[in-house]
Amino acid sequence: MTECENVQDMIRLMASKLEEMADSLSDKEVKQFIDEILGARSIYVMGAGRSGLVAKSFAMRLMHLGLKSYVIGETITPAMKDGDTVVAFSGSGETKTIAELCETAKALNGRICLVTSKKDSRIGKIANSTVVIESHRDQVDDESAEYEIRQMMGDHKSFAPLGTLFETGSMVFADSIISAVMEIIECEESDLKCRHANIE
Ligand SMILES: O=C([C@H](O)CO)[C@H](O)[C@H](O)COP(=O)(O)O
Repeated sequence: MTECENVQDMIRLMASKLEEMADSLSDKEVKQFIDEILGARSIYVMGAGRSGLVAKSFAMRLMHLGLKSYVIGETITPAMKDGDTVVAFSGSGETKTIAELCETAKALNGRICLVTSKKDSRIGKIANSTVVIESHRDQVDDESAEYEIRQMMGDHKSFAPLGTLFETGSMVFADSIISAVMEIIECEESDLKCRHANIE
């Protein structure tokens, strides 16, 4: 197998995992998430590491949509007010810094929307709404439960290391939410373009 074929295989494998993720999304959770976004006065996003990068790119598109969005931890992020919305991206739902920030936001009466693979987690327990992004990576070595996944991975033990399935899945989820909101508020690509940074 050439290097290129190997990379093509990884991309196809990821595409199939994304399809599974799409099939497993809950209608109710997605509707709740969109309602929170559309009903929010201001949206504060957060996440650590690669999940934080997904959070930032989501905040950027929310701004392009004309919504008020901020990234928690950035120098110019203003004070959160009673009832403001927080969107946290955390595959594990347990990352200490993010869990503590969510607890602080909750104490300020913020609404916590969690995008995660673990609903029953420290952040999941205090979230007002949760969207579960299925990512089975943790169980890949569990013989009984994940036989099919291991079969599919075959020679590709290097496929999607660490939190990659969650991070790629939540990035695609977040972009799909943006598209869904564009349709609901009848917003076109040209509207987003007007708000895109013009000094870069
Ligand atoms: O950056 C990350 C790591 O490389 C896993 O791929 C994670 O996004 C970071 O550690 C945060 O973890 P979660 O809160 O569990 O998403």
